Amino acid sequence: MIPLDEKELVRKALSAMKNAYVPYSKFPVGACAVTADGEEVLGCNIENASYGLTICAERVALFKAYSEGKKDIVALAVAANVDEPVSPCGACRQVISELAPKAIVYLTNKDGSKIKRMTAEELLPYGFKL
Ligand SMILES: O=c1ccn([C@H]2C[C@H](O)[C@@H](CO)O2)c(=O)[nH]1
Ligand SMILES: [Zn+2]
Repeated sequence: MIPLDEKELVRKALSAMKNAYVPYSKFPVGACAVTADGEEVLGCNIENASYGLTICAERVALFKAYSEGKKDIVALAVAANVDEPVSPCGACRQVISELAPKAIVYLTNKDGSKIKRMTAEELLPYGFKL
């Protein structure tokens, strides 16, 4: 496995925020998923006038990765324009627990100065499984 520079990783999540489509919330979020081979897949949140169709940055990154056959996700960084590290929503926690169960999740704030590191299990203890 390629060693991970977590500062670099959170910078990628921060850079992914620039493509966020957030005309309603004006709250851009960026994410970067990393595979065991060191491949990186970026995601950002994409909103819709029919609000419930909005998709979070974390899920865009993980769905993009899976759709390209990149399923061995070892890390996922998430960034937003907030003072304290962003906290993924419940829907994303459920998706992370299934699609990136081994990942270390790096949550960061607006300038990457604070990083919270969590496992998928810590983010969603006793998550729903079939
Ligand atoms: O972890 C999170 C939390 C929220 N959002 C998005 C959804 C919506 O576009 C905006 C405000 O909720 O932020 C994410 O992308 N990821
Ligand atoms: Zn979410």
